[in-house]
Amino acid sequence: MSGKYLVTGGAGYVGSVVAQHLIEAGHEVSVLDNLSTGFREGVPAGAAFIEGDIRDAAKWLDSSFDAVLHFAAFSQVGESVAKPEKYWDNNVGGTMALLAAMRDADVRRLVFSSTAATYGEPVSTPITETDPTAPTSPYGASKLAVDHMITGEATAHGLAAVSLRYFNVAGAYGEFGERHDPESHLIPLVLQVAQGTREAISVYGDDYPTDDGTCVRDYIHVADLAEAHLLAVRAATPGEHLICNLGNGNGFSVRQVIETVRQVTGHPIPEVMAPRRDGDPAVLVASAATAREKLGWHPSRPELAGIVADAWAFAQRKG
Ligand SMILES: O=c1ccn([C@@H]2O[C@H](COP(=O)(O)OP(=O)(O)O[C@H]3O[C@H](CO)[C@H](O)[C@H](O)[C@H]3O)[C@@H](O)[C@H]2O)c(=O)[nH]1
Repeated sequence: MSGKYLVTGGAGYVGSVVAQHLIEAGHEVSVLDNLSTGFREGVPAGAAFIEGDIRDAAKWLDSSFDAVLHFAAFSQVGESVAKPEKYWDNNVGGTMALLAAMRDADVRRLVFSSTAATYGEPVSTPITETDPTAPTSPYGASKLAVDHMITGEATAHGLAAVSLRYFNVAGAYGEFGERHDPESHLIPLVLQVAQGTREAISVYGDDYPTDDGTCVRDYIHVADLAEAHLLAVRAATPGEHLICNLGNGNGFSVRQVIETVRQVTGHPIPEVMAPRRDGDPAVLVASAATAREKLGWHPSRPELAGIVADAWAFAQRKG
């Protein structure tokens, strides 16, 4: 059955890919984005576009919407340490306003873009949703605060809600890919080296307690992530707040990622050693057993080479 959905942050990387998937599945999509970090071209053709802030969501939200998929947020870990107020204001304050607008408009279904950063330094690997949450940055803390707000909203007011905790999202889908300004994520930065717009990739630390000394992450294809959102909209149950990790359960080190980019692009990719980056845990790998069991989610693009190849095709297209 087709539905009508508000996608906040649908001009950003993940939001645009999810909006595109919703449209392809026959749903009606409105994107709400203030373009503070997103791009107008990121809004899929076929979506209605509202240029505006989530704080003003009440202006556009009415009971004709079946659900909100909420991506709009600031997401730079380092920036959040330098400017925590910016993260509390937008990520938490903005979401409070959005939840109030949903209550007033009687829109009672929500899928929220949460993050592995809510866990902080893991106590064990792979990370499960019942593990302790001790974020090491205001970014992670702001997302965790929203998760708590949503739990309260479900319990008190019957919201049907799912939070999806992303591990390292990568890859591209059609014309939608990763594009941040400034870029801070590993795969797009390594691809810039392959394209010749960056001389070398800095490896942030090679003295971690991992096989090759560099940090290990769980990379997930953005299209697999998008599929989980469509399943989550359907699985959301009134009065319940389901939290699911999204990852492939396989860890790749920074050096393995660089090597994969060498193989995919045929470029030598020079590396330079750099100090550790503050707040980087050594290993972040997900258990996605809850997503498999409760959402029926089965990622179909788990291979790192395939994820990198799609990101590379996107990077080349945009030049
Ligand atoms: O130039 C670089 C960039 C990154 N890295 C390393 O590559 C790994 C991946 O870094 P990313 O910045 O690509 O991703 P993060 O794991 O830091 O970030 C992810 O997890 C964060 C929470 O931990 C946030 O959720 C963030 O939005 C999400 O992309 C890290 O070990 C990082 O130190 C480098 O060595 N060199």
